[in-house]
Amino acid sequence: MAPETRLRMRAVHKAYGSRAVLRGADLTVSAGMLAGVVGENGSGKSTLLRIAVGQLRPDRGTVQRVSALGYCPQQAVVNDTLTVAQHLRLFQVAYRLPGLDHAWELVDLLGFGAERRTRVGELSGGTRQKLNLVLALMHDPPLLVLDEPYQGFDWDTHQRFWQLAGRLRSRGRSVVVVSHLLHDLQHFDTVHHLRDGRLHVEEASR
Ligand SMILES: Nc1ncnc2c1ncn2[C@@H]1O[C@H](COP(=O)(O)OP(=O)(O)OP(=O)(O)O)[C@@H](O)[C@H]1O
Repeated sequence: MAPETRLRMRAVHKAYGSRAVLRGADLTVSAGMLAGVVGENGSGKSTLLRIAVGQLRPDRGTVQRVSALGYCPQQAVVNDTLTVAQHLRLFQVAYRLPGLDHAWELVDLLGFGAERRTRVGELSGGTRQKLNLVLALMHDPPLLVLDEPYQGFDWDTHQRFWQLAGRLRSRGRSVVVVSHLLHDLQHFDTVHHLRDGRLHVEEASR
């Protein structure tokens, strides 16, 4: 893998029983690149991302990636009985971070600092999703794989998410985002349409 490449998927196949979802998908993401993955419901975007991060094994094909990554799954993997602050401390230990300054900056940027002592089970859906995103970003990994990370965000937060993604890109991070919104396409360097199990690349017109 070339030094600036952060993720390289080649000829990836995946079927669930007799349903072939991925049929030779290729995706390369380099440093400082913001890549969009789009496609119809059920076309296999989440499957592709789960294979990209190593959560799911492909039936065939190869996946190479840098070891440190942040993955924001579509459904937040959080514990309803713990507070926002307790989640950050838990992930601080998991990521072996010396401090939480960066994590709290992200919380402030996404505008939910007032909820730091709230149990996650009592958060709104959008705020829960904000926490999900912070947990993926707080260790500042070189590769970010985000599956519809802004579901339920209000418009201001949605805009702040894109500012944040732009900042990550300018600092050389690689960001892969699944999006359903036509409006978001303008933010991407490359847009990858998942159709019939393969990715079709378009250079974005920014
Ligand atoms: N664990 C599973 N077992 C069987 N079928 C599955 C499984 N996960 C996904 N599928 C099927 O594979 C197909 C692709 O699902 P996937 O979630 O990857 O699509 P998607 O493009 O992310 O969809 P959406 O836009 O609705 O989020 C769908 O038909 C889905 O029903």
